[in-house]
Amino acid sequence: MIRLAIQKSGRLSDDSIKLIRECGISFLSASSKLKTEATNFPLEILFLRDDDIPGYVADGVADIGIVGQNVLVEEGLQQLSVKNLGFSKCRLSLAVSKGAEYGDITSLEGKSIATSYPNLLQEYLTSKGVQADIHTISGSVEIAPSIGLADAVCDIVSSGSTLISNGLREVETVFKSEAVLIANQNLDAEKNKLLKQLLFRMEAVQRAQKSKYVVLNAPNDSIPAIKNLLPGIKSPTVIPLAEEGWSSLHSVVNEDDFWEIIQKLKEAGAEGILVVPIEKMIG
Ligand SMILES: Nc1ncnc2c1ncn2[C@@H]1O[C@H](COP(=O)(O)OP(=O)(O)OP(=O)(O)O)[C@@H](O)[C@H]1O
Ligand SMILES: O=P(O)(O)OC[C@H]1O[C@H](OP(=O)(O)OP(=O)(O)O)[C@H](O)[C@@H]1O
Ligand SMILES: [Mg+2]
Repeated sequence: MIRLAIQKSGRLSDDSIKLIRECGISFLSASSKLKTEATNFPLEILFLRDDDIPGYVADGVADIGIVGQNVLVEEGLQQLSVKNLGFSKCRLSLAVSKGAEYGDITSLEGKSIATSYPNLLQEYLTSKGVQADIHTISGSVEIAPSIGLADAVCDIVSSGSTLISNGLREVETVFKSEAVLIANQNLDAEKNKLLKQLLFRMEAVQRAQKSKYVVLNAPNDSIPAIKNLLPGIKSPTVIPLAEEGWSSLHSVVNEDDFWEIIQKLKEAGAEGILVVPIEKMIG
């Protein structure tokens, strides 16, 4: 049995649960239950405050966990990181009051800055040669300038709407973050095997999310041009249609190149293009 720690309730919770389920792992989750066992994989899930997850994994209370890089690096435990998961993307930024004068980072020399991330902030200020007075608070950081607690804040930003609602202006990016899978560094052979199985499934899920299955019809003389546009996993599948001189081509395209490829396919003579999501993709 391998023990996984995820956030109980917050910005990491839904996507962490979704990823585990997409790996084909089933479990019951009730909001009041802080520990559950999967029904079809030797996995126990602990639901915790995100700040506690790196420490629990480092100590071996949990074997693996899902946490934001911001929390992991703040706690000095980046060596536990195993895999970037691509969700809960955000940044740790410095912000000042909307009307405050700000030229560059040296404007914060001697000022007070409220944050929940004193280590990341100190490291950034040191790298810029700036000295400031760091006030560590555990939440509602964005309120600090308006109540006279600090001149600036250093907090998590995603859309930026929390900063705007609190009359603040983002001025520097201190750290970029996303969710990561972390693991204890002394897992026994059995747990290591389970971790490898989980990683294999996560990679299949991630690969599938980045790809689309494309089915199209084309006249046979367009096939060479279309083949060049659709490299697929090996090469596209070509199936003759009932209509003489026409074929159906099946392939996989990368999400990033998707619209550009679809445009070129049409220009090359493709018709009736179907684009289908892929659930799992094993290399
Ligand atoms: N607005 C956001 N958009 C995307 N990701 C975010 C956002 N805010 C935070 N995150 C990421 O999600 C993590 C958890 O954020 P959340 O706000 O739920 O934490 P919290 O309030 O400290 O939760 P907990 O109660 O578990 O301590 C953060 O450490 C960060 O990595
Ligand atoms: O740039 P935005 O999209 O507005 O997101 C940023 C906000 O999101 C997080 O808080 P959250 O809403 O998770 O609440 P919390 O303070 O209770 O953690 C973070 O602490 C910011 O306050
Ligand atoms: Mg927290």
